Amino acid sequence: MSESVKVAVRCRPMNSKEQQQGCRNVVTIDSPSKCCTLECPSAGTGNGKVYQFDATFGPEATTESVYENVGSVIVEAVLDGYNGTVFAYGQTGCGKSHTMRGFIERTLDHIFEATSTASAEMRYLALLSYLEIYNERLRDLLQDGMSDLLTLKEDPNRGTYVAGGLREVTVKDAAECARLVEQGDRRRAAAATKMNAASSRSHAVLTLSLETLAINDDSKTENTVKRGRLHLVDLAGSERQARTGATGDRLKEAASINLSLSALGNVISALAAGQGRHVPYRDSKLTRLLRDSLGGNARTLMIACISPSDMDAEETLSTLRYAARARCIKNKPVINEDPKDALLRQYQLELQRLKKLLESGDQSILKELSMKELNEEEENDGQKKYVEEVERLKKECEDSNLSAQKLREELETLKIQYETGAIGNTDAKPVPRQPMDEQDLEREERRRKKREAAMQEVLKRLEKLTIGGEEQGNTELRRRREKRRKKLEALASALEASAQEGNGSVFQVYGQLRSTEDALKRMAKRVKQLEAEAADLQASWDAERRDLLRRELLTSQICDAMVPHLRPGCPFRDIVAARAAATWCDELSRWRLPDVSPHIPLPPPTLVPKDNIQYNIVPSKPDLNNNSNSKNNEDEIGNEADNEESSEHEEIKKPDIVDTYFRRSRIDKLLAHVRQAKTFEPTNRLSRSGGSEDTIPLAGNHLQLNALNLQTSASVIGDMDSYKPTQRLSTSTLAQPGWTLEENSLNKSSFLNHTIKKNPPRILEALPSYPQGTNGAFKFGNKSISERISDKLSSRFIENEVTENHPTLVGHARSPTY
Ligand SMILES: Nc1ncnc2c1ncn2[C@@H]1O[C@H](COP(=O)(O)OP(=O)(O)OP(=O)(O)O)[C@@H](O)[C@H]1O
Repeated sequence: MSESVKVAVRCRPMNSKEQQQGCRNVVTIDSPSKCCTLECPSAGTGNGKVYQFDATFGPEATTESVYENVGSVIVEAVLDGYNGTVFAYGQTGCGKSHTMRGFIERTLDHIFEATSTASAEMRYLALLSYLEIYNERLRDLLQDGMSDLLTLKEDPNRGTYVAGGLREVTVKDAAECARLVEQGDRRRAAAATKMNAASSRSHAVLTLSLETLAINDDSKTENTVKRGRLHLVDLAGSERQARTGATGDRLKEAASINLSLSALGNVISALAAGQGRHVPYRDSKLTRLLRDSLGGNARTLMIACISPSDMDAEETLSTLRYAARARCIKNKPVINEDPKDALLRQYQLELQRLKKLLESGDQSILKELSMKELNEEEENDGQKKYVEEVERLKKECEDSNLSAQKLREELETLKIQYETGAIGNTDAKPVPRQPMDEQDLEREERRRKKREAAMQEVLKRLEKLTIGGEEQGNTELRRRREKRRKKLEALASALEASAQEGNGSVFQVYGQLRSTEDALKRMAKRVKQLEAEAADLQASWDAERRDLLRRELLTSQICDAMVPHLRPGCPFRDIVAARAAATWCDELSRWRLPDVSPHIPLPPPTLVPKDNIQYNIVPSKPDLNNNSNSKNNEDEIGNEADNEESSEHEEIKKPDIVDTYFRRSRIDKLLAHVRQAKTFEPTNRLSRSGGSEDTIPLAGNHLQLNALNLQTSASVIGDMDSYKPTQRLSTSTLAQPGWTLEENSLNKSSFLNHTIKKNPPRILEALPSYPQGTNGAFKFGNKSISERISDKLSSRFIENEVTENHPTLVGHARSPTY
């Protein structure tokens, strides 16, 4: 029949340190209702968490009362042949060792009280072992130097046991046990930490194995041996490094302690969850050792030790949670009858055999035995003779100084004779057995006495090893034992009755509900955490999205503002169309914009007289993608320069650009602009803002300009009157605001190798800076600018005479005039 692990909670009193620090009591123990209430702010409930256990003990409870209420039942079960385990669990410094020391003392008293007051037929064999698990290694606390060999083994019959020579001492009374326990405690690892002056640094397991045999005079009924095994486990406490201040070895120990405790926690959780879940017993030595005690063949009591202080509330909560979970673990305790390796069984078998022989009236058995013994005696006689012969030979050898070789030969012959049966039987011929005469009866009597002595010897050995019935005459002890037994019986019957009423299942359901509630709360907490994380992510995505939208808006606004200023002829006057035509370039990680420069078809080139100036307006294609190849441009410039040199000698008739481009309406427009240009500031003529760069080869006979960049340098135009045919345009003259002059590294000496870069001005600003007259009107020579332009326009085109003699002069000096 299965039964749950029993769980009791014991809360220690506030220690002086906690009192000094003014700690608050957050634990309330209600022993009658077996409830423990913890006020824990982190538990999430304002009124505190209530846990119910099999028993609860407050700070005022003595170890005696704890033992009597919950411990003695387990010990009584061990006396009946069950396995039992009592283990103390909890945070460091909360009273585990304090409780277990008291338990060990009382357990030993209890056991030896029971054995000593037992009837004379009851024999008990008690064996004690004491070990610790220190840093995941087993150490024998009852002897030194064997620890490296100790290992844990599992056996289907024996369960988990320690192999490798763990010392098991046969004990007879409580005092002897106490002495051994004291020895073991001295060997046990303990050290001072900030939280406990004598903190256990290992898990200690005291095991008392008790074999029981009822010696029955009735030889027909088989006596059974029962073996109960009791583990009293003082676990090391879970600890936080920050609070214990553990460093070095203490820290290493703490890590090992916490690891094994967490393995124990996992085993408890897995067993509590049930449903065939894998139970990770093998994760630590502690869980392997406690395998039978948790979910196996044992009656188990867990004493959860807690501190009342608010400083320890978190650890207390964790201890209570594990304790509540442990209540759901189901064990299957059975009485261990006739274990194969029981020592008492061997003694019992020997006794039974001897008894059988003595008391049996069956002569055939006796005869058989007599013949066997006679043969044994004869064989012994032969052996004796052989040994005597060997000794004689050795002596002879020593006396007569026989050679070693001779001696060897003699010995060999003797050996062969002995093996073939020659010795001992040489002169004794096989004599047929005579019916028993007086001599035989004497011999038989001798043998019977011998057997009796052997049986007495076995009994003596048993007496020596086993215990039981020593205090039969001690009425006081017997009365105490009787009282305890009655109390326990009453308790057991009450428990049985309550179980029958269904209370047991109610508690069970309650325990399961508690653990489910705990699991749900943990999940709710996790969900809250995840929700907070999701909200954080959402907020950051929103911020990023808003920022992107704003930037997009800015781009749109800039583009919208720029659109009216796009050059005529641009195929993308609409920003949407430009966007659609743009392509993303992975290599450059940027957009490849469409060519937005205007595509104005040029008139076909025609031959013009050599001396005619050709202003061939080449629509520039600004490289908005930043993919321009400056080398190509330079090459182009170079080529053009070369071409120009070569074209100096060519006679080419080129079309009249003005005729082509400056139609009537456009001229009128320009004139209107010019008229408005009275307020025009010469210094601001050339805008530096925006636009692409145009390259103006200075030595060519044509000028490469944007369609709208029909402009010229004011100073150059202004100086036109004073221009001398032989004069070359100096670089300083060209270095006007808004224009930049770059030196071509290929041929610095040549003016041809200079390129002028300029920013495209707006059309009004692009007008040349004309000299002003006294009345503020623009003057060009002795005419006002409007007059001059009218003149020029009336002839549609004013030829610049200076170019006739100076074909190399290009650019500003050759700028078209209006
Ligand atoms: N119920 C109690 N009544 C009085 N004193 C107690 C009680 N429980 C514990 N103490 C005292 O508290 C101190 C710490 O107890 P103990 O050493 O048993 O703690 P522990 O849980 O075994 O700690 P560790 O895990 O570090 O070994 C000891 O001085 C002990 O006497």
